[in-house]
Amino acid sequence: MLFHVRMNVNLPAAMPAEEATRLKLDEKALAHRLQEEGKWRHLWRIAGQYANVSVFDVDSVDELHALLTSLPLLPYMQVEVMPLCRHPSSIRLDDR
Ligand SMILES: O=C(O)C[C@H]1C=CC(=O)O1
Repeated sequence: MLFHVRMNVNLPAAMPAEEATRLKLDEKALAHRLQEEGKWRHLWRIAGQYANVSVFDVDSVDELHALLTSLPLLPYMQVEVMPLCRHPSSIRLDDR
């Protein structure tokens, strides 16, 4: 199952720099692992914003929820999820 996910990140201005750095490094390590596993299929920066557009490829809504709630930056992100299904005009046969 594919899901489009937008994440807007808002770190508090008062957060100590070391804490912000640690959270970002932890988030990056998990994002790398999930991409290597094929779960986090696309990860794009939205130009000019501390936000991303992602596509997750998971087996269930419960799995997506588990992945998103495991993200270290989640307490500082607004997350929007859109379920995706195949477009009848798509020529990409490998998408589902
Ligand atoms: O920077 C972001 O967009 C937030 C988050 C998503 C992946 C990652 O490494 O950090």
